[in-house]
Amino acid sequence: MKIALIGYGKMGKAIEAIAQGRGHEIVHRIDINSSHLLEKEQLQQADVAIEFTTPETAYHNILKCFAANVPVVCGTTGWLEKLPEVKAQCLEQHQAFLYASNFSVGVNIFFELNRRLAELMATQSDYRSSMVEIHHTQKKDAPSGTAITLAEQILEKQPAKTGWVNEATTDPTKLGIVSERVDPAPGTHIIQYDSPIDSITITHTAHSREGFAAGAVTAAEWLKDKKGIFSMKDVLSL
Ligand SMILES: NC(=O)C1=CN([C@@H]2O[C@H](COP(=O)(O)OP(=O)(O)OC[C@H]3O[C@@H](n4cnc5c(N)ncnc54)[C@H](OP(=O)(O)O)[C@@H]3O)[C@@H](O)[C@H]2O)C=CC1
Ligand SMILES: O=C(O)C1=N[C@H](C(=O)O)C[C@H](O)C1
Repeated sequence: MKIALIGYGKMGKAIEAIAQGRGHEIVHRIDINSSHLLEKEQLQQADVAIEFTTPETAYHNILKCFAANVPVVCGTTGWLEKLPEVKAQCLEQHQAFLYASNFSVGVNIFFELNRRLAELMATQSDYRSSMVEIHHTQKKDAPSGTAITLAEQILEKQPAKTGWVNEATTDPTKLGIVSERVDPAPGTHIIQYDSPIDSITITHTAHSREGFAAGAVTAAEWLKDKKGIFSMKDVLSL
């Protein structure tokens, strides 16, 4: 499979290593200095594009893939206000798009645990939920995309909560998400339920970027000849 890597930073390089290890060819490595490679004729040399850039650039990069008729796997976080527009464009232009706030198999299983735990806690009014996410200091967005996905799952099951805030809170109608930035930290997410009697905590800790990169390559292999909008739930059959 021929892959265009859009974003050649920490994730782009981790994805390159996994993709080449699986026998794929990287036809473009696109960073901020090589935006001419985002032109239609260049992108069309790839079977699939994998986009890991910045919150400011993801939206335009995805639209360029659509214009070139190239399926795109996107892992960039922090741009989700534009997601509905991207999905509409994908359907209108008959393209293929797969977004995940986290591509690792472990986190996608953790999402399922989180959803179930939130469901069980929905009728337990003694417990207060909260979240902590810990990442490296170069991370541009807070809270993390993964934390937002986890929060949305909790809010869906707990109607008493009307939203999340990116700080610790005692407001029972809000889910507090505390973001910590320390090095090194590839990504840790902690969900906690506290009552006066006890606490329940579930934690996912990434030991490296390998799981994110492997999941993104698996998603690209899966998306290559498809049309439509997909998620890691489709890829992993969860
Ligand atoms: N979904 C998931 O599983 C995961 C998602 N992420 C997300 O992926 C994104 C990237 O993370 P990471 O690799 O750590 O970040 P880095 O800062 O290491 O890399 C970002 C890359 O994007 C490049 N870039 C900036 N602007 C453009 C542009 N206009 N076109 C093409 N490339 C551009 C940068 O180029 P230059 O260096 O020249 O500035 C850099 O190479 C973040 O949003 C992060 O949150 C991260 C890990 C897992
Ligand atoms: O920027 C990162 O590094 C990560 N970003 C993703 C996120 O925002 O959730 C996924 C992972 O936690 C690493």
